[in-house]
Amino acid sequence: MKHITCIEDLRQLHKRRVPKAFFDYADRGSYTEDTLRANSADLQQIKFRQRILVDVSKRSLSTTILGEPSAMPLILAPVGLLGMQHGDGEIYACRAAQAAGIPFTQSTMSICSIEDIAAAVDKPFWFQLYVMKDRGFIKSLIERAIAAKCSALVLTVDLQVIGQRHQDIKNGMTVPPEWSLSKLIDFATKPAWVSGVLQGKRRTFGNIAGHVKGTEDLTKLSEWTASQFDTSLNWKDIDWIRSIWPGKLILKGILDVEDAELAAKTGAQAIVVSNHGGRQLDGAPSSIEVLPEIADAVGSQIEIMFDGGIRTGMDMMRALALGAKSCMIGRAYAYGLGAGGQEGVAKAIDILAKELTTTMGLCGVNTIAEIDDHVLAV
Ligand SMILES: Cc1cc2nc3c(=O)[nH]c(=O)nc-3n(C[C@H](O)[C@H](O)[C@H](O)COP(=O)(O)O)c2cc1C
Ligand SMILES: CC(C)CC(=O)C(=O)O
Repeated sequence: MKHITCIEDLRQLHKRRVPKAFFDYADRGSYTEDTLRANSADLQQIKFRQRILVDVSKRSLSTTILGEPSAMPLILAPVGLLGMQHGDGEIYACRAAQAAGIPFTQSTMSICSIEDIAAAVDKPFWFQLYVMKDRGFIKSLIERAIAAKCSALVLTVDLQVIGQRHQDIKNGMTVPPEWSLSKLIDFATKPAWVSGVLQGKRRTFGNIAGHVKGTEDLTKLSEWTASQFDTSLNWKDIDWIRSIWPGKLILKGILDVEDAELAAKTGAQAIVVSNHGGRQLDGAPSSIEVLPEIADAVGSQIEIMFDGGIRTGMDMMRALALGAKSCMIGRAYAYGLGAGGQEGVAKAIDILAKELTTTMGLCGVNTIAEIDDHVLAV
């Protein structure tokens, strides 16, 4: 990892080490990918105000997230199928986050189960929930997250219907996978990845397989999962979830001021301004475009988290300046995982931390609390 200097280096290494279908699954977005591209492009257009001759010798990234101390304003976002980027990927990503002193969020659609991760780490992690039609299963999943001592529930609210990712279809990214000669050759040329995945605890959705009748079988698991995303999910369901989950609740996937205002009334502790990394509503604004108006409207009532397009510490600074209290990253750490397992995730976190602290220094800022739109050039 010595010559890796930026997230793009991790992305290139991920691309070389992991079969194309899984790299593309992480890397790509929905439909025309306009929103995917806008996320990063809009962040990069925001310019900083350089300040000089300010004593920046005491810079610190430490902050609080939902009232808990955190080494920096960064959270590993829920990313489905991490265990296919690297065997036991969820465990390695969680360990890297905990070693760096920041939260890790496990996706409902993980390869490792909640219990697998809880047994492998010694601090609490966050759990992300997709509400499925089978509410009995969802209730049991929440109860399993409580039993595993998960310290926050991230309820994803932007995936009642799934935005099509063309590349996944072209790559035969289905369960069971579609096999072709080129795919077999691709797998055969990635022996380290194959052996890592074979050594991993599981190769299917660990939270679902075996916990729902009949889903031990791969095809049935895939059919069941695909049929379960609940298009009827609505605001009233938040009350039901709150009646089962006693802890901190975060609503992830908000892009509209009116929705943010409704979210603030639910009693949730935080929202994530997010378009799911450009994987859902193609044509939606970039996350950074809507962040300022949402922060203005509800920032005093509810904690605001941000994701979408963050590839540098400079991007983190931009989001913090425009009203986010913390940032989530998805691809930036998934690339690290594919590139080098736990060490790769640690590298991704370290790259962002160093870039953020340098940017703070050059903008004349010592603490995260000081970052606001004064650090931006107008
Ligand atoms: C491969 C991949 C899988 C994802 N799976 C989930 C998921 O299971 N649940 C969820 O709430 N969000 C999921 N997301 C969205 C991320 O949590 C996050 O919102 C997004 O990645 C942020 O954009 P970024 O990748 O540009 O940082 C996924 C994102 C990626 C890239
Ligand atoms: C299995 C998917 C629904 C997980 C997801 O949220 C994503 O790929 O963006």
